[in-house]
Amino acid sequence: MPVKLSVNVNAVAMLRNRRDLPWPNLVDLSRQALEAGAHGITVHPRPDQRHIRFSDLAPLRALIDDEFPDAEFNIEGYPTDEFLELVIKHEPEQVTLVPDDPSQATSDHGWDFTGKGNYLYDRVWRLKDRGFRVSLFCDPDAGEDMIARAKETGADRVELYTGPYGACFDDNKEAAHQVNMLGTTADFAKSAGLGVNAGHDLTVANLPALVERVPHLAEVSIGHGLTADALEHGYKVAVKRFLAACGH
Ligand SMILES: CC(=O)[C@@H](O)[C@H](O)COP(=O)(O)O
Ligand SMILES: NCC(=O)COP(=O)(O)O
Repeated sequence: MPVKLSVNVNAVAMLRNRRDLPWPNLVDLSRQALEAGAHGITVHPRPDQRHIRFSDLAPLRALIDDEFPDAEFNIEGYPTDEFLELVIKHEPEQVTLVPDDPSQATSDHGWDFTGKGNYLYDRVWRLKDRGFRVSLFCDPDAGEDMIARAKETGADRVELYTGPYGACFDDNKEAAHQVNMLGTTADFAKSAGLGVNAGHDLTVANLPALVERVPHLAEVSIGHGLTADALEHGYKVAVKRFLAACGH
């Protein structure tokens, strides 16, 4: 089955937040993404609400429930008690736990599944008990042992951090090395019984090689590159271009 595309609307929210005005409109653009064939919407609300505001979650949940019942809502973030409360209130199909410090500009590493194993076990089960699928952000070079620890938390999937792969857009040799590393980690995850998602700085140009190397990839979540593409081509066309790059 081709990899699913969840459109991350954080970058749209960031643009909106430059003014005290309601545009670009998050719900309207999310609707366009889903109409164009995206399989879900991703948000990553951070404690300072610099991109997604907590008040954005209810209208996005309602959009999916009312107009796109087959689509999925994916909420990403660091699992503080406040974050878990927010998630439980908006009942996403998937929660992606990310080890972000609030001061980080963006996500730049995966979990230490060894050092944080007990912490994650507690968080994962608090979410799974509510019926949400749980995915854990994972370094691209996590070894077999680290993946085994990820599995022990009870999580359903890992999301491979593809930032370093995205960063070698002008270096084919390094890109080939990175995609192989991601592939090896994805293979460990598959063998351990974990589903595999991927995200961060994925583009129309770098998706095909990743999808070819990881044929069991379940979902990619994409925001920054897709939003940039949409400025050139329009939102719906951009979503279709990314779907095509995923093999649809
Ligand atoms: C979890 C993750 O990979 C990030 O890519 C993040 O969700 C992107 O959000 P920002 O663009 O707001 O940093
Ligand atoms: N989980 C990764 C994500 O949602 C999007 O990251 P990016 O495409 O904005 O880098």
